[in-house]
Amino acid sequence: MRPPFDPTLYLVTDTELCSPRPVADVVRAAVAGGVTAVQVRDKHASRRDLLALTRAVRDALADRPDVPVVVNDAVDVALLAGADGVHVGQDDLPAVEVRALLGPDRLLGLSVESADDLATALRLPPGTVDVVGLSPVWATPTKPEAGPGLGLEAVGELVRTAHAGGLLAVAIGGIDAGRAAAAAATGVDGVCVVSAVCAAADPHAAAATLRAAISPAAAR
Ligand SMILES: Cc1ncc(COP(=O)(O)OP(=O)(O)O)c(N)n1
Ligand SMILES: Cc1nc(C(=O)O)sc1CCOP(=O)(O)O
Ligand SMILES: [Mg+2]
Repeated sequence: MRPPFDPTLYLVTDTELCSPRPVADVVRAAVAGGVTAVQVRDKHASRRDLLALTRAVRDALADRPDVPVVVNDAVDVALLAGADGVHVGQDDLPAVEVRALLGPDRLLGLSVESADDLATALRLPPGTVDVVGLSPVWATPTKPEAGPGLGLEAVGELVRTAHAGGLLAVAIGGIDAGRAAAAAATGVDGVCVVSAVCAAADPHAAAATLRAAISPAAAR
């Protein structure tokens, strides 16, 4: 059985943006502020360092088993660290093969950058993918190569199609406190942020502000 997954406010980490603070400290503060899921992402780390980083994040959240820890790209690291899942993109290992390695009890996220990507994801065997990351909503300096944004209308369309196919959908790219409500209004199950939390002077406050923007009633 998959672990519970509430992606309402999904933090994707960036080691450089967190620096000089340890990523695990930023994650812990952000979770206390309202982050509901965490993805450990470090495009510059060796596999060995990514494993250590993932273990440090898991340890920091030992008292928060309700907050799943997902590893970006690296299924081997996810398994070794006992993480709750892995997120892969269109250029990473194929989702079906990642699912075969992960087994049935971990979460698998897949990036979707177009209607064609989503159509392909929906043709995968049921249970392969749990959540699609619709990306990018807006162009973002955090990942310039992600290119121009899909826009809110296109994201809304993709969300409806994903839901009709039984998949959760989250949105990523350019989401900050000022844009979080608009992104959430597309109907996504959650919004993902990198710089809005990792680069914030106060990650706890940043997460609380984002959470209030996404789900004002729940935050009160
Ligand atoms: C939730 C979520 N959605 C999309 C992405 C982007 O993944 P990918 O396309 O593999 O790009 P990298 O993150 O590996 O640079 C994501 N990480 N998380
Ligand atoms: C990790 C990632 N993936 C993207 C994609 O479009 O595939 S955009 C992105 C980074 C999002 O950072 P920020 O919240 O700082 O804009
Ligand atoms: Mg990737």
